[in-house]
Amino acid sequence: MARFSINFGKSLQSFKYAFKGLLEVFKNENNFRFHLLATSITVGMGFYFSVTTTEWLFIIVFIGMVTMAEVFNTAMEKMVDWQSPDPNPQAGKIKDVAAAAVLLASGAAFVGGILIFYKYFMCL
Ligand SMILES: Nc1ncnc2c1ncn2[C@@H]1O[C@H](COP(=O)(O)OP(=O)(O)OP(=O)(O)O)[C@@H](O)[C@H]1O
Repeated sequence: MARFSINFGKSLQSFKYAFKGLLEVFKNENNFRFHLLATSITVGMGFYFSVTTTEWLFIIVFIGMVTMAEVFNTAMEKMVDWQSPDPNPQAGKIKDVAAAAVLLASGAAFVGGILIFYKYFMCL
């Protein structure tokens, strides 16, 4: 019979690698830092206007969606730069498509943010 177990030490090690990756993106990706700035402003506005729990949930999902897309985009860029350091049309297309994912996530978050904060700004 198969025996299953959880190796917590290994899981902790994986967390360390993931945070290393996050630090790498933060240090080297201007766009990621821009998204963090936008995140800080949005969270600040959330507290300032005391948005509802449902609105916080949406804000958290939007932030997760955009930062995750940005991190995947960075991973894709690094993979392309590694595999195709010289200009190549296919490499360019891969980067453009990965960047489109960030655009879509950011666009949805932007529109969602307007829908959430619009009424609060109208009451100022
Ligand atoms: N190896 C390549 N071959 C062909 N076109 C490329 C290649 N690398 C980049 N490009 C083109 O240049 C664009 C910008 O690439 P780059 O890697 O500078 O992205 P970026 O978003 O500016 O990255 P960074 O976040 O590192 O500033 C790509 O979207 C692609 O159109």
